[in-house]
Amino acid sequence: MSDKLKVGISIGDINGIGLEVIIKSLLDNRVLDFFTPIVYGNTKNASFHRKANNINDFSFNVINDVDQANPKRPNLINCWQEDVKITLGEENEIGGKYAFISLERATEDLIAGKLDALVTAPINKHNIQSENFNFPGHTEYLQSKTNAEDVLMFMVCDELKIGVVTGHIPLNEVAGKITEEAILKKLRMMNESLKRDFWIQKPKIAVLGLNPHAGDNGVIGTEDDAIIAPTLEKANQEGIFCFGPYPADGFFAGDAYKKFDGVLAMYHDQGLIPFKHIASRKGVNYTAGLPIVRTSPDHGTGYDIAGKNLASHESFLEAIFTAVHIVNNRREQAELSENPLAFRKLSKDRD
Ligand SMILES: NC(=O)c1ccc[n+]([C@@H]2O[C@H](COP(=O)([O-])OP(=O)(O)OC[C@H]3O[C@@H](n4cnc5c(N)ncnc54)[C@H](O)[C@@H]3O)[C@@H](O)[C@H]2O)c1
Ligand SMILES: N[C@H](C(=O)O)[C@H](O)COP(=O)(O)O
Repeated sequence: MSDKLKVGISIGDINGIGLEVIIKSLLDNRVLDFFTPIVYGNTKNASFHRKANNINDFSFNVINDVDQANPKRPNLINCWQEDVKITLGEENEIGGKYAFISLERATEDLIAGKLDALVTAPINKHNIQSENFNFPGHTEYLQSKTNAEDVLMFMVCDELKIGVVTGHIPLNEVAGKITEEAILKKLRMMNESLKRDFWIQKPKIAVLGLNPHAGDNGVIGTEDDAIIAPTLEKANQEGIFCFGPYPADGFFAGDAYKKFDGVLAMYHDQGLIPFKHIASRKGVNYTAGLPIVRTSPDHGTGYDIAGKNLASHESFLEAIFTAVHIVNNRREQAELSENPLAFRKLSKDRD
Protein backbone atom coordinates (compact mmCIF):
# COMPACT_ATOMS: atom_id res chain seq x y z
CA MET A 1 0.00 0.00 0.00
CA SER A 2 1.31 3.43 -0.94
CA ASP A 3 1.02 6.22 1.61
CA LYS A 4 0.98 8.92 -1.08
CA LEU A 5 -2.08 11.14 -1.04
CA LYS A 6 -4.88 10.18 -3.41
CA VAL A 7 -6.08 13.21 -5.33
CA GLY A 8 -9.42 12.97 -7.14
CA ILE A 9 -9.75 15.06 -10.30
CA SER A 10 -13.08 15.95 -11.92
CA ILE A 11 -12.82 16.74 -15.64
CA GLY A 12 -15.13 19.76 -15.91
CA ASP A 13 -16.87 20.66 -19.16
CA ILE A 14 -15.93 18.02 -21.75
CA ASN A 15 -15.93 20.66 -24.51
CA GLY A 16 -13.47 22.94 -22.72
CA ILE A 17 -9.79 22.78 -21.78
CA GLY A 18 -10.24 20.64 -18.64
CA LEU A 19 -8.82 17.39 -19.98
CA GLU A 20 -6.02 19.19 -21.79
CA VAL A 21 -4.73 20.82 -18.59
CA ILE A 22 -5.24 17.60 -16.61
CA ILE A 23 -3.24 15.50 -19.09
CA LYS A 24 -0.51 18.14 -19.42
CA SER A 25 -0.21 18.30 -15.62
CA LEU A 26 0.26 14.53 -15.38
CA LEU A 27 2.49 14.18 -18.44
CA ASP A 28 5.75 14.51 -16.52
CA ASN A 29 5.61 11.40 -14.37
CA ARG A 30 7.92 12.91 -11.72
CA VAL A 31 4.79 14.54 -10.26
CA LEU A 32 3.61 11.05 -9.35
CA ASP A 33 6.27 10.99 -6.61
CA PHE A 34 4.05 13.37 -4.64
CA PHE A 35 0.49 12.13 -5.15
CA THR A 36 -1.62 9.48 -6.87
CA PRO A 37 -4.06 11.04 -9.35
CA ILE A 38 -7.49 9.53 -9.94
CA VAL A 39 -9.36 11.21 -12.78
CA TYR A 40 -13.15 10.84 -12.97
CA GLY A 41 -14.05 10.72 -16.67
CA ASN A 42 -14.05 8.36 -19.60
CA THR A 43 -11.23 6.79 -21.62
CA LYS A 44 -12.63 7.61 -25.06
CA ASN A 45 -13.21 11.18 -24.02
CA ALA A 46 -9.66 11.45 -22.68
CA SER A 47 -8.20 9.97 -25.91
CA PHE A 48 -10.17 12.48 -27.96
CA HIS A 49 -8.61 15.39 -26.07
CA ARG A 50 -5.14 13.86 -26.13
CA LYS A 51 -5.29 13.45 -29.91
CA ALA A 52 -6.89 16.86 -30.53
CA ASN A 53 -4.03 18.47 -28.64
CA ASN A 54 -1.33 16.33 -30.28
CA ILE A 55 -0.19 14.84 -27.01
CA ASN A 56 1.58 11.51 -27.50
CA ASP A 57 3.11 9.08 -25.03
CA PHE A 58 0.39 9.42 -22.46
CA SER A 59 -2.13 6.91 -21.22
CA PHE A 60 -4.32 6.35 -18.19
CA ASN A 61 -4.49 3.24 -16.03
CA VAL A 62 -8.21 2.47 -16.17
CA ILE A 63 -9.78 1.35 -12.89
CA ASN A 64 -13.24 0.81 -11.44
CA ASP A 65 -12.63 2.00 -7.92
CA VAL A 66 -10.11 4.11 -5.98
CA ASP A 67 -8.79 0.98 -4.21
CA GLN A 68 -7.40 -0.23 -7.53
CA ALA A 69 -5.36 2.93 -8.18
CA ASN A 70 -1.77 2.33 -9.24
CA PRO A 71 0.45 4.82 -7.33
CA LYS A 72 2.92 4.92 -10.23
CA ARG A 73 0.38 5.80 -12.91
CA PRO A 74 -2.23 8.45 -13.72
CA ASN A 75 -5.48 6.56 -13.01
CA LEU A 76 -8.90 7.04 -14.56
CA ILE A 77 -12.28 5.79 -13.40
CA ASN A 78 -14.70 5.32 -16.28
CA CYS A 79 -17.81 7.14 -15.06
CA TRP A 80 -19.90 6.34 -18.14
CA GLN A 81 -19.81 3.73 -20.88
CA GLU A 82 -21.76 5.33 -23.73
CA ASP A 83 -20.20 7.21 -26.64
CA VAL A 84 -20.49 10.94 -26.12
CA LYS A 85 -20.24 13.55 -28.84
CA ILE A 86 -17.55 16.10 -28.10
CA THR A 87 -17.90 19.47 -29.78
CA LEU A 88 -14.85 21.39 -28.71
CA GLY A 89 -15.44 25.01 -27.80
CA GLU A 90 -19.22 24.72 -27.74
CA GLU A 91 -21.37 25.41 -24.72
CA ASN A 92 -24.12 22.78 -24.75
CA GLU A 93 -26.17 20.46 -22.54
CA ILE A 94 -23.87 17.48 -23.12
CA GLY A 95 -20.89 19.37 -21.69
CA GLY A 96 -22.84 20.18 -18.54
CA LYS A 97 -24.32 16.70 -18.14
CA TYR A 98 -20.99 14.86 -18.15
CA ALA A 99 -19.22 17.54 -16.11
CA PHE A 100 -21.80 16.87 -13.41
CA ILE A 101 -21.46 13.06 -13.60
CA SER A 102 -17.70 13.39 -13.10
CA LEU A 103 -18.05 15.87 -10.23
CA GLU A 104 -20.76 13.88 -8.47
CA ARG A 105 -18.80 10.63 -8.51
CA ALA A 106 -15.57 12.29 -7.35
CA THR A 107 -17.43 14.12 -4.57
CA GLU A 108 -19.01 10.86 -3.37
CA ASP A 109 -15.57 9.24 -3.10
CA LEU A 110 -14.15 12.31 -1.38
CA ILE A 111 -16.90 12.41 1.22
CA ALA A 112 -16.62 8.64 1.73
CA GLY A 113 -12.97 9.21 2.68
CA LYS A 114 -11.56 7.29 -0.32
CA LEU A 115 -9.75 10.41 -1.57
CA ASP A 116 -7.52 12.83 0.34
CA ALA A 117 -8.40 15.88 -1.78
CA LEU A 118 -10.39 16.97 -4.81
CA VAL A 119 -9.18 19.16 -7.67
CA THR A 120 -11.93 20.30 -10.03
CA ALA A 121 -11.44 21.25 -13.68
CA PRO A 122 -13.65 24.15 -14.82
CA ILE A 123 -17.36 23.78 -15.37
CA ASN A 124 -19.65 26.14 -17.21
CA LYS A 125 -21.99 27.55 -14.60
CA HIS A 126 -24.90 27.73 -17.06
CA ASN A 127 -25.00 24.37 -18.85
CA ILE A 128 -24.43 22.34 -15.67
CA GLN A 129 -27.68 23.56 -14.12
CA SER A 130 -30.21 20.74 -13.63
CA GLU A 131 -32.44 19.22 -10.98
CA ASN A 132 -29.31 17.79 -9.36
CA PHE A 133 -27.14 20.84 -9.66
CA ASN A 134 -28.80 24.07 -8.71
CA PHE A 135 -25.80 26.07 -7.53
CA PRO A 136 -23.77 29.00 -8.89
CA GLY A 137 -20.57 26.90 -8.82
CA HIS A 138 -18.49 24.15 -7.21
CA THR A 139 -18.04 26.24 -4.07
CA GLU A 140 -21.73 26.25 -3.18
CA TYR A 141 -22.24 22.65 -4.38
CA LEU A 142 -19.50 21.36 -2.08
CA GLN A 143 -20.73 23.50 0.80
CA SER A 144 -24.11 21.84 0.45
CA LYS A 145 -22.71 18.31 0.01
CA THR A 146 -20.52 18.58 3.11
CA ASN A 147 -23.10 20.48 5.20
CA ALA A 148 -20.58 23.24 5.85
CA GLU A 149 -22.13 26.23 7.58
CA ASP A 150 -20.17 28.74 5.51
CA VAL A 151 -17.28 28.74 3.04
CA LEU A 152 -14.71 31.21 1.82
CA MET A 153 -13.71 31.51 -1.84
CA PHE A 154 -10.01 31.95 -1.23
CA MET A 155 -7.80 32.64 -4.25
CA VAL A 156 -4.18 31.85 -3.49
CA CYS A 157 -0.77 32.28 -5.09
CA ASP A 158 2.68 33.12 -3.70
CA GLU A 159 2.22 36.87 -4.03
CA LEU A 160 -1.40 37.24 -2.86
CA LYS A 161 -4.07 35.36 -0.94
CA ILE A 162 -7.45 37.01 -1.34
CA GLY A 163 -10.93 35.96 -0.24
CA VAL A 164 -14.34 37.46 -0.87
CA VAL A 165 -17.20 38.34 1.50
CA THR A 166 -19.80 37.88 -1.23
CA GLY A 167 -19.14 35.34 -3.96
CA HIS A 168 -21.32 34.26 -6.86
CA ILE A 169 -24.17 36.73 -6.47
CA PRO A 170 -25.41 39.51 -8.74
CA LEU A 171 -23.67 42.84 -8.22
CA ASN A 172 -26.93 44.57 -7.32
CA GLU A 173 -27.23 42.32 -4.24
CA VAL A 174 -23.73 42.92 -2.91
CA ALA A 175 -24.25 46.00 -0.71
CA GLY A 176 -27.14 44.38 1.16
CA LYS A 177 -24.96 41.37 2.04
CA ILE A 178 -22.14 43.44 3.56
CA THR A 179 -23.03 42.92 7.21
CA GLU A 180 -21.03 42.64 10.42
CA GLU A 181 -21.92 38.96 10.64
CA ALA A 182 -20.83 38.17 7.08
CA ILE A 183 -17.52 40.03 7.38
CA LEU A 184 -16.71 38.46 10.75
CA LYS A 185 -17.46 34.95 9.48
CA LYS A 186 -15.21 35.35 6.45
CA LEU A 187 -12.44 36.95 8.51
CA ARG A 188 -12.52 34.06 10.98
CA MET A 189 -12.36 31.53 8.14
CA MET A 190 -9.48 33.35 6.46
CA ASN A 191 -7.57 33.70 9.72
CA GLU A 192 -8.07 30.02 10.53
CA SER A 193 -7.11 28.90 7.03
CA LEU A 194 -3.94 31.02 6.97
CA LYS A 195 -2.90 29.42 10.26
CA ARG A 196 -4.00 25.83 9.70
CA ASP A 197 -3.64 25.40 5.94
CA PHE A 198 -0.71 27.73 5.23
CA TRP A 199 1.04 27.71 8.61
CA ILE A 200 1.15 31.48 9.11
CA GLN A 201 1.12 31.81 12.89
CA LYS A 202 -0.16 35.36 13.31
CA PRO A 203 -1.72 36.35 9.99
CA LYS A 204 -1.95 40.01 9.08
CA ILE A 205 -5.12 40.63 7.08
CA ALA A 206 -6.11 43.69 5.00
CA VAL A 207 -9.79 44.40 4.39
CA LEU A 208 -10.93 46.38 1.35
CA GLY A 209 -13.72 48.96 1.39
CA LEU A 210 -16.94 48.56 -0.55
CA ASN A 211 -17.37 51.98 -2.13
CA PRO A 212 -15.00 53.98 -4.33
CA HIS A 213 -12.28 55.43 -2.08
CA ALA A 214 -13.78 53.44 0.83
CA GLY A 215 -16.63 55.95 0.88
CA ASP A 216 -14.50 59.09 1.42
CA ASN A 217 -15.98 59.69 4.91
CA GLY A 218 -19.53 59.04 3.81
CA VAL A 219 -19.52 61.21 0.67
CA ILE A 220 -19.66 58.14 -1.63
CA GLY A 221 -21.53 55.56 0.44
CA THR A 222 -21.87 54.75 4.12
CA GLU A 223 -21.06 51.02 4.47
CA ASP A 224 -17.32 51.54 4.90
CA ASP A 225 -17.65 53.74 7.99
CA ALA A 226 -20.90 52.38 9.37
CA ILE A 227 -20.34 48.63 8.91
CA ILE A 228 -16.84 47.61 7.84
CA ALA A 229 -14.71 49.81 10.15
CA PRO A 230 -16.54 48.89 13.41
CA THR A 231 -16.53 45.21 12.40
CA LEU A 232 -12.75 45.31 12.05
CA GLU A 233 -12.52 46.68 15.61
CA LYS A 234 -14.57 43.72 16.84
CA ALA A 235 -12.44 41.29 14.86
CA ASN A 236 -9.29 42.74 16.41
CA GLN A 237 -10.81 42.38 19.87
CA GLU A 238 -11.25 38.67 19.23
CA GLY A 239 -7.62 38.34 18.16
CA ILE A 240 -7.83 38.66 14.39
CA PHE A 241 -5.04 40.99 13.32
CA CYS A 242 -6.82 42.99 10.60
CA PHE A 243 -6.62 46.47 9.07
CA GLY A 244 -8.70 48.65 6.79
CA PRO A 245 -11.02 49.33 5.14
CA TYR A 246 -8.64 50.27 2.32
CA PRO A 247 -9.76 51.86 -0.97
CA ALA A 248 -9.30 48.92 -3.36
CA ASP A 249 -7.79 50.78 -6.32
CA GLY A 250 -4.99 52.47 -4.42
CA PHE A 251 -4.37 49.32 -2.41
CA PHE A 252 -3.35 47.42 -5.52
CA ALA A 253 -1.85 50.38 -7.38
CA GLY A 254 0.56 50.93 -4.50
CA ASP A 255 1.36 47.22 -4.07
CA ALA A 256 0.12 47.42 -0.47
CA TYR A 257 -1.07 43.81 -0.78
CA LYS A 258 2.56 42.70 -0.48
CA LYS A 259 2.57 43.72 3.19
CA PHE A 260 -0.28 41.36 4.18
CA ASP A 261 -0.70 37.60 4.52
CA GLY A 262 -4.32 37.76 3.40
CA VAL A 263 -6.74 40.25 1.87
CA LEU A 264 -10.52 40.25 2.24
CA ALA A 265 -12.40 41.80 -0.69
CA MET A 266 -16.08 42.70 -0.54
CA TYR A 267 -17.16 41.13 -3.85
CA HIS A 268 -16.04 38.76 -6.61
CA ASP A 269 -14.56 41.08 -9.23
CA GLN A 270 -12.99 43.43 -6.67
CA GLY A 271 -10.83 40.53 -5.55
CA LEU A 272 -10.54 38.30 -8.57
CA ILE A 273 -9.53 40.86 -11.17
CA PRO A 274 -6.33 41.92 -9.37
CA PHE A 275 -5.75 38.32 -8.27
CA LYS A 276 -5.89 36.77 -11.74
CA HIS A 277 -3.67 39.54 -13.08
CA ILE A 278 -1.08 39.22 -10.31
CA ALA A 279 -1.12 35.40 -10.31
CA SER A 280 -0.54 35.45 -14.08
CA ARG A 281 -2.00 32.01 -14.84
CA LYS A 282 -0.58 30.33 -11.75
CA GLY A 283 -3.42 31.14 -9.34
CA VAL A 284 -5.42 28.60 -7.38
CA ASN A 285 -9.02 28.76 -6.23
CA TYR A 286 -9.24 27.16 -2.78
CA THR A 287 -12.52 26.62 -0.92
CA ALA A 288 -11.72 27.30 2.73
CA GLY A 289 -14.13 26.29 5.49
CA LEU A 290 -14.96 22.82 4.17
CA PRO A 291 -14.23 19.67 6.16
CA ILE A 292 -12.50 18.32 3.03
CA VAL A 293 -9.82 19.89 0.79
CA ARG A 294 -10.84 21.17 -2.64
CA THR A 295 -8.90 23.36 -5.06
CA SER A 296 -9.24 24.31 -8.72
CA PRO A 297 -7.37 26.41 -11.26
CA ASP A 298 -8.24 30.11 -11.42
CA HIS A 299 -9.48 29.97 -15.02
CA GLY A 300 -12.65 28.83 -16.73
CA THR A 301 -13.58 26.46 -19.53
CA GLY A 302 -11.46 28.30 -22.14
CA TYR A 303 -13.85 27.39 -24.98
CA ASP A 304 -12.04 29.71 -27.41
CA ILE A 305 -8.82 27.68 -27.16
CA ALA A 306 -10.21 24.18 -26.55
CA GLY A 307 -8.43 21.45 -28.52
CA LYS A 308 -5.78 23.85 -29.86
CA ASN A 309 -2.98 22.89 -27.50
CA LEU A 310 -2.78 26.48 -26.29
CA ALA A 311 -3.92 26.08 -22.69
CA SER A 312 -1.39 26.57 -19.94
CA HIS A 313 -1.54 23.86 -17.27
CA GLU A 314 0.41 25.81 -14.65
CA SER A 315 -2.66 26.83 -12.68
CA PHE A 316 -4.02 23.27 -12.69
CA LEU A 317 -0.73 21.79 -11.52
CA GLU A 318 -0.50 24.47 -8.82
CA ALA A 319 -4.04 23.54 -7.77
CA ILE A 320 -2.98 19.90 -7.31
CA PHE A 321 0.14 20.78 -5.33
CA THR A 322 -1.72 23.34 -3.20
CA ALA A 323 -4.26 20.66 -2.27
CA VAL A 324 -1.48 18.21 -1.37
CA HIS A 325 0.29 20.89 0.65
CA ILE A 326 -2.87 21.79 2.59
CA VAL A 327 -3.71 18.17 3.41
CA ASN A 328 -0.16 17.59 4.64
CA ASN A 329 -0.14 20.81 6.70
CA ARG A 330 -3.47 19.94 8.33
CA ARG A 331 -2.36 16.42 9.18
CA GLU A 332 1.00 17.48 10.52
CA GLN A 333 -0.58 20.13 12.68
CA ALA A 334 -3.17 17.68 14.02
CA GLU A 335 -0.36 15.27 14.89
CA LEU A 336 1.77 17.96 16.54
CA SER A 337 -1.08 19.18 18.70
CA GLU A 338 -2.38 15.72 19.63
CA ASN A 339 -0.71 15.52 23.05
CA PRO A 340 0.06 19.08 24.13
CA LEU A 341 2.19 19.50 27.24
CA ALA A 342 0.07 20.47 30.22
CA PHE A 343 0.43 24.16 31.01
CA ARG A 344 2.25 24.67 34.32
CA LYS A 345 3.07 27.95 35.94
CA LEU A 346 6.72 28.06 36.91
CA SER A 347 7.37 29.48 40.31
CA LYS A 348 10.80 30.73 41.34
CA ASP A 349 10.55 29.35 44.86
CA ARG A 350 9.60 25.78 44.06
CA ASP A 351 11.67 22.92 45.55
N1 LIG B 1 -13.60 26.74 -11.38
C1 LIG B 1 -14.47 26.83 -12.37
O1 LIG B 1 -15.20 25.89 -12.63
C2 LIG B 1 -14.54 28.10 -13.18
C3 LIG B 1 -13.68 29.17 -12.95
C4 LIG B 1 -13.82 30.31 -13.72
C5 LIG B 1 -14.77 30.37 -14.73
N2 LIG B 1 -15.58 29.29 -14.93
C6 LIG B 1 -16.58 29.27 -16.02
O2 LIG B 1 -15.92 29.16 -17.26
C7 LIG B 1 -16.73 29.73 -18.29
C8 LIG B 1 -15.89 30.64 -19.16
O3 LIG B 1 -15.45 31.75 -18.39
P1 LIG B 1 -14.55 32.94 -18.93
O4 LIG B 1 -14.58 32.97 -20.42
O5 LIG B 1 -14.90 34.12 -18.16
O6 LIG B 1 -13.10 32.58 -18.44
P2 LIG B 1 -11.98 31.63 -19.04
O7 LIG B 1 -10.95 31.56 -17.96
O8 LIG B 1 -12.53 30.37 -19.53
O9 LIG B 1 -11.37 32.43 -20.29
C9 LIG B 1 -10.86 33.74 -20.21
C10 LIG B 1 -9.68 33.91 -21.18
O10 LIG B 1 -8.54 33.24 -20.64
C11 LIG B 1 -8.06 32.27 -21.58
N3 LIG B 1 -7.64 31.09 -20.79
C12 LIG B 1 -8.40 30.44 -19.86
N4 LIG B 1 -7.70 29.43 -19.35
C13 LIG B 1 -6.49 29.43 -19.94
C14 LIG B 1 -5.32 28.61 -19.81
N5 LIG B 1 -5.26 27.59 -18.96
N6 LIG B 1 -4.25 28.90 -20.59
C15 LIG B 1 -4.29 29.93 -21.46
N7 LIG B 1 -5.37 30.75 -21.63
C16 LIG B 1 -6.44 30.50 -20.87
C17 LIG B 1 -9.22 31.95 -22.49
O11 LIG B 1 -8.76 31.49 -23.74
C18 LIG B 1 -9.94 33.29 -22.55
O12 LIG B 1 -9.35 34.09 -23.54
C19 LIG B 1 -17.88 30.44 -17.56
O13 LIG B 1 -19.03 29.66 -17.64
C20 LIG B 1 -17.40 30.53 -16.13
O14 LIG B 1 -18.43 30.50 -15.19
C21 LIG B 1 -15.49 28.17 -14.19
N1 LIG C 1 -14.97 32.65 -9.26
C1 LIG C 1 -14.06 31.63 -9.59
C2 LIG C 1 -13.12 32.03 -10.65
O1 LIG C 1 -13.41 32.92 -11.39
O2 LIG C 1 -12.06 31.40 -10.73
C3 LIG C 1 -14.79 30.45 -10.09
O3 LIG C 1 -15.87 30.89 -10.85
C4 LIG C 1 -15.09 29.61 -8.96
O4 LIG C 1 -16.16 28.83 -9.20
P1 LIG C 1 -16.37 27.52 -8.41
O5 LIG C 1 -17.28 27.85 -7.30
O6 LIG C 1 -16.98 26.64 -9.41
O7 LIG C 1 -15.04 27.06 -7.93
